[in-house]
Amino acid sequence: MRTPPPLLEDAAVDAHLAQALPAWRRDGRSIVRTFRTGGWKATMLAAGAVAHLAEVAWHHPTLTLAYDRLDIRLDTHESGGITGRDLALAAAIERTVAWQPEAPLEGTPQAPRFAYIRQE
Ligand SMILES: C[C@H](O)[C@H](O)[C@H]1CNC2=NC(N)=NC(=O)C2=N1
Repeated sequence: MRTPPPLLEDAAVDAHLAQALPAWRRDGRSIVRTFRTGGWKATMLAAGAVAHLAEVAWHHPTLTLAYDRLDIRLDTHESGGITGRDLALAAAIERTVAWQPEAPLEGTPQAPRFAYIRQE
């Protein structure tokens, strides 16, 4: 039986999120992040990207999908709270879903009909 990763203190989690993951917040024994999206198709695409990272990481969030948002909740089941695994996967999710392309990539057109991930 593998040793569950150690729980992080709330203050340490809050400090890390403030410094490295400002769009995330601690909600009790989880960390949470909402991505606003331009519609159901956008939500599903973003959820797919998160699902891929979770399976590769072997660390799985709770996802809530809605027509205009994707809610992500992370905690480490084996430890009963927030561990370094949650922070690490949150960082990978942020790098992927919030990623903004640079030239020569043009990025999603601004026209409303193409609305995908709304950058807060
Ligand atoms: C059964 C157990 O959940 C699994 O072995 C792995 C995979 N994914 C997981 N995901 C999360 N969030 N926490 C875990 O402890 C975990 N453990």
